[in-house]
Amino acid sequence: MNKIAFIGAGNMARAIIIGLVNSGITPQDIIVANPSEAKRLNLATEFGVLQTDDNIKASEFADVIVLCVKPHFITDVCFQISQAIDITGKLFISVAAGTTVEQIQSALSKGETTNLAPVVRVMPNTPSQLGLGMSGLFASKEVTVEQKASAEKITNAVGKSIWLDTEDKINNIIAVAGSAPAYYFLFMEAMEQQAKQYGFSEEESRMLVQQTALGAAQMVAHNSAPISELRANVTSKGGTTHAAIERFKADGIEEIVKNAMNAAIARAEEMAK
Ligand SMILES: NC(=O)C1=CN([C@@H]2O[C@H](COP(=O)(O)OP(=O)(O)OC[C@H]3O[C@@H](n4cnc5c(N)ncnc54)[C@H](O)[C@@H]3O)[C@@H](O)[C@H]2O)C=CC1
Ligand SMILES: O=C(O)[C@@H]1CCC=N1
Repeated sequence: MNKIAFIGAGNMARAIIIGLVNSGITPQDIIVANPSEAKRLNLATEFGVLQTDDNIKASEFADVIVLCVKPHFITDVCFQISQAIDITGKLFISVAAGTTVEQIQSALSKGETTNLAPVVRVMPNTPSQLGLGMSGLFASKEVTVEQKASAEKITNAVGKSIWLDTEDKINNIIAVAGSAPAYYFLFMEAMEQQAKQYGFSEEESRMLVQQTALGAAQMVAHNSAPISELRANVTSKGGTTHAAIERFKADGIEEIVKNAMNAAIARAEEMAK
């Protein structure tokens, strides 16, 4: 197995690390680097991974370096690493939204235009912490077959993944999967709030919403039928569901979803400028 360094120990790194360790990957093959002590120490204590405050030390240790800092720090971190150590043979994986392969390679290149570093962009999501992640991957042309397999091994250990043939599709993955857990959370929050309005307790409201969402998602996962057919099975003609669905449609649910997903893409494009 590769030795893996996570640069940045925030929400996304934590989700992937939990998923990796739970999938059986040796914790001592993983190192996390983060400036603030609490996050990296928590991961080390809970999961037995190695930790440091030094990005260089972590990068020296690993052959796969997963960049898990906020997009505006990515190029600084790459520059810092490439200035300090020989990065030949190391694979860089970036999970950042809105930071391109070209920007990452340029920060890693020390001004050279040949021998560019192999970079895989991965767009994961936080359900990775349960092994239920969904990731899209795009590899720069410098990435070897073995390195592609290493990247895929990480994403497959924490869920499902698909390879993308062009980098712009990473932004589509953001809209459909990376940002999308938050859309479902928002929908559940709205339902939970309304359940409370009906007089259910906080605990009951949470259970009603959570169990129904889980049941619906499991039905989709365990059925090959189109999702629209599952919906039709709940929707008696002239019944209560029909009334609710017609209200959603009249209020523009399809347009709302499309506009929100396109807003995520537009923001990713803007961040890349
Ligand atoms: N949170 C999510 O659902 C997803 C996030 N991403 C991407 O993951 C990346 C990280 O996002 P989050 O984990 O949500 O952010 P976060 O803020 O939770 O984590 C970032 C971590 O980086 C650390 N950090 C800051 N500067 C550093 C440096 N110079 N060296 C090392 N560590 C440093 C911070 O202390 C923090 O712990 C972003 O680029 C984001 O686009 C991608 C998919 C989903
Ligand atoms: O909100 C963001 O920018 C990151 C990327 C996808 C999910 N979270």
